[in-house]
Parts: sequence; C-alpha cells; structure tokens
Amino acid sequence: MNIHRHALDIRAEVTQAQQEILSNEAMLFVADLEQLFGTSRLQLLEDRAERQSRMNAGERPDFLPETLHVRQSDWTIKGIPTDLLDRRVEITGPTDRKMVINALNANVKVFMADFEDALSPTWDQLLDGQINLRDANLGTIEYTSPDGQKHYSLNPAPALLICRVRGLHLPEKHVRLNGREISGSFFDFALYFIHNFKTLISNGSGPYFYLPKLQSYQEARLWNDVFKYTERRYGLPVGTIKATVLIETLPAVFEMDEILFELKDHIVALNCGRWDYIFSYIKTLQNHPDRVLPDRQGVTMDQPFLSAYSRLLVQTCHKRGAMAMGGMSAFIPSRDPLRNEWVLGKVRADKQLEASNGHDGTWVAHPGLADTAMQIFTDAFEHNNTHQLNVKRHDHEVVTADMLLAPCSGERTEEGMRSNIRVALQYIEAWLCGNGCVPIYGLMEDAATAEISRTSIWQWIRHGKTLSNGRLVTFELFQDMLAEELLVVRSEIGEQRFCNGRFAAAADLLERITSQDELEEFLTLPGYQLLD
Ligand SMILES: CC(=O)SCCNC(=O)CCNC(=O)[C@H](O)C(C)(C)COP(=O)(O)OP(=O)(O)OC[C@H]1O[C@@H](n2cnc3c(N)ncnc32)[C@H](O)[C@@H]1OP(=O)(O)O
Ligand SMILES: O=CC(=O)O
Ligand SMILES: [Mg+2]
Repeated sequence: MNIHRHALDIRAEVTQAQQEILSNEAMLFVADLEQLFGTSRLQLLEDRAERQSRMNAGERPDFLPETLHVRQSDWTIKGIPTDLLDRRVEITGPTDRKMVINALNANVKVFMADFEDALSPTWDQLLDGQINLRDANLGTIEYTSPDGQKHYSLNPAPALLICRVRGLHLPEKHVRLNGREISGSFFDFALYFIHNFKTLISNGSGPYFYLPKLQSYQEARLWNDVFKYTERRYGLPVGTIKATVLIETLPAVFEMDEILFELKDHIVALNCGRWDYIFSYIKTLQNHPDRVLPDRQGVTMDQPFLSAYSRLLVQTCHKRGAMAMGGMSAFIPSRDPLRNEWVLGKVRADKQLEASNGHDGTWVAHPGLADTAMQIFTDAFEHNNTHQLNVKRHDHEVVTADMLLAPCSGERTEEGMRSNIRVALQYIEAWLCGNGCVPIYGLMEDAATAEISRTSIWQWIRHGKTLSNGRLVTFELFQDMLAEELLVVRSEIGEQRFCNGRFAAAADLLERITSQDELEEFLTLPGYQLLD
C-alpha cells in the first residue's frame, strides 16, 4: 500500500494506532528535517568513507591541529537541567512495551529507550516503540501478558526517559522523499520529539536524547542545527532539547572537546559506549597489522587503550561542566545462584573501575543488576552527591594519541574464533527475526557486541593471524568452522527452533560480509535489506 502524505512516500502497512504516530503534523516535520538536513547527512557519510580510506592507507587517528583553539580555550557547556543531575544508574533496553514499563520501574534513575543497538528496526517495532514511549511519558502505559496472568503499569516514581535514536548511517527504507530513503535518525528524532515535548515540558522535564555512533565534530554540528531548527519551529528556548553523545567510535575520541563545543547549548554528557568503541577500533585500524585485537573476552576496560579512553572522557567532560557516563558490562543475571554471584562480582568490579575513573553514572542491561550498580555509584560519591562533576581526577594527566591507540595484548584462540562465529550467527539470526538484543552464553548481545565478533573474524583472516594452537586463520578455515558451529548451535537450541529460525540467511550474510575485501561498514546495513 502506498500512502502519500505531502512530500513523503510511505511504503508500508500502517495500523490505526500507528496512524496517530504518523500524523500529518509529524510527517510534515519529518519531511522538513529531511529536506533541510538530508543532504548534509549524506555528505557526512561520504566524509566518513574518505577518512576511512586515509586510515586504510596507513594514517592513524589523531587530535586535529585545526581545532587546537577549541581544546585549549576556556569554556563550558550551557548547563544541566535538575532532572539530569542524578544519572547514577541508567538501564537500557529496546522499546518493547513490557520492557519499557519494567525499565522505568527498575531501581535506576534513567531509562535509555533504544532505537539503536538493542532494536532490530522493523517498521512495526519502530512505530510501536514510539507509541510505547509516548504512553510512558503520559504515564498511561500498561501491558497484560498474553496469558492474562501478569499486568504491568508504572510505579509512582518511574525513572526519567531518554530516547536513543538510530545512528546517522541508517536509512528508513519505508519512507522516501523525492524517491530517496530518508534518515532513520531524523525519523526517530522527529517522532519522539513531536509526540512528547509538550508532555515533558509541562512535567518540568524536556525532550532528552542519546546520540549514537558520531564520528566527528561536524556530525555534532549537524545535530546542533537540527535541534536549533526544531526549537525555533516549535517556539522553544534554545537549549530545551538536551543530548548525551556516545563516544563510541575511535575517530570521535579525538574530538570530544569539539563535539561538546559544537553542541554546547544542548549537550549535558558524553558516554563511553565501549562495545561500539572496540568495534570502531577494529574497523578504523582494519588495515593496521600491529593493531589486530585478541579474543573478545580479553578486551576489557582495564586494557590500557580502553582505560585511557575512559579517563580522557571523564577529564574532558568535567573540564567542560558535562557529565561523564560509563558504559555497559555485558554480564547478565543467571537463575543459578552460584553463577549469579559470580556475575554480580564481575559487574561490581566493572562499576567500581568506572566510578574510580571518575564517571558520574553507569549503564546496566537488566533490572537484576541495578541495586549492585546503584550501591557502587552511591558509595563512590562524597557528601551524598549524585555525581562527581567537581572531581577533577585526571586533570593533570596527558592522555596521548599513542595511549588511545595502544595495541591490545592477549591470545587469539580457536575457541575464541569459534565463539565469535556462534555469537555472530545467533545474533544476526535473532536480529533478522526482529530481536535486537538477546542473551547468548550468559552475555547480553546487541548490534555493537556482535559487530566485534564478526569484525574480529574478518581481521584475523585479513592479517593471516595464527591461533594459539598453530592453526592459520584463512577464509577456508572460517568456512569449515562456520559449517561446524552451525551444527553446534543446532544441537544447542534444538531442531524445532533451528528449523523455524532464519539461520540459513544469517549464515549466508555472515559468510558474505566475512569474505569481502574491504570491511563491511555495519552489519546492520546489508542486514536491513533482509528485514521487513
Ligand atoms: C552496547 C550497547 O548498546 S548496550 C545497550 C543496548 N543493550 C541493551 O539495552 C540490553 C537490554 N537488555 C535486554 O534486552 C535483556 O536484559 C537481555 C536480552 C540481555 C536478557 O534478556 P532475558 O534473558 O530475557 O532476561 P530475563 O528473562 O532475565 O528477564 C527477566 C525480567 O526482566 C525484564 N528485563 C530484562 N532486561 C530488561 C531491561 N533491559 N529493561 C527492562 N526490563 C528488562 C524482562 O522483561 C523480564 O520481565 P518479566 O519478569 O516481567 O517478564
Ligand atoms: O552503545 C553502547 C556501546 O557500548 O556500544
Ligand atoms: Mg553503541
């Protein structure tokens, strides 16, 4: 069915409830954003490709000489609204109705509602997600389990909601302007903004966003322009919209001051998105034989290059008056009490490291981890503070490009490679079935963690690495292992689940992107071609 609304061409079925989300006013706003900023977005994506070609030719990322004055001059961000001053623990999750309620009721300060790493962007999930977030902000959201046994509604004091929109690389293929697919980021941003800003402002809060996967200060400038345009259009003071930017690409870590500066009226925090950051380290340095990562399990936040990233982020944020958010431990609770104790120990250690690095808050993947993280981030702050903005812990430390790019030591094992194959396979399969965040072998896996698995395989093949048992990693070895690991997964999950799933399509996609000469930029781009 083709529905024409003004300039936009919507190529998908739309239910009556979804129709409220795609209201005439909303569609006009989406169309105007795309008209005004769509070409700049595409140009910025070309700039990314151009920078990557330079990295592939041997260049290394570094601090930019042309923005030295921004790094060296004295300035701070505009300010942080009161309701964003306590972010000790943030839970993240997809915009599924039940999970939205559970997340807002958890013992956390913020719920980051995710249209990016944790969501497989099917048309229905995007629109239903917007319905869920609108109802959550209105306070009317409810859900009853299909068997009618469990009813869900909001507690009296739910967490604050921040919406993470899709990254700039992702198109929304169901909506076209002048024949061209529009930006997924602008689509998510416009819909969340338009359906929530009045409610939020009248509640004394505001439209708050997480911006993922930025690679440059020019991309921050684009978002700032989008925010200013939106505020003007709806008669709101500059700075009504607030953003937290994820520093989760290697290029962006060299431009944190610049990103804060570009967005200084709108930004309140940076966040260490460690999983995409590791993926980006692999991708950016894909042609650098001395920067090949070891087994994924060994790439932990105490590795020098990741520790430098966390410390520099805290130093930069606090210097500019912004909060420095930590990231996600991938361990999730277990029903086995012994294993659960072990998981809580892992999460505790990770959060303690973040708090001692100076972060003002952290992320958890599951409500069962909230108390542990809350305790650590409460105990770490003096005088009952809800943040440590005034603690200038790394003020005098000089974090250099060499520290940020330091090679990561560790083994490359056959089990590490097989595990990467099984995880990538199962994650891609889940994603193709519409599930963007899944538990696999006791860990949370999402689009960012899965990228690490599949790009590690590509990189080991590319650089002809030898595994710790002496086997040479080749594409043929990968193909043999893929066939074997498919059988392992089949026996682990059972015949019925395997046959009803999309494992053939997942294996095919994994094989295709692993065979490419140049690393596929995001697995979700070819993946999106296979989604409804
Ligand atoms: C790299 C990054 O970008 S991190 C950010 C993106 N990742 C995320 O957001 C992770 C979100 N987490 C999740 O999706 C889930 O916790 C998973 C997939 C990791 C694990 O899911 P499961 O194994 O199904 O969880 P489990 O069965 O233990 O869930 C128990 C209950 O907790 C709820 N729950 C679990 N995680 C969450 C969450 N993140 N938010 C809200 N509720 C949650 C479940 O809905 C379930 O509720 P119910 O008892 O009312 O039915
Ligand atoms: O978005 C978070 C990440 O770690 O990636
Ligand atoms: Mg991420």
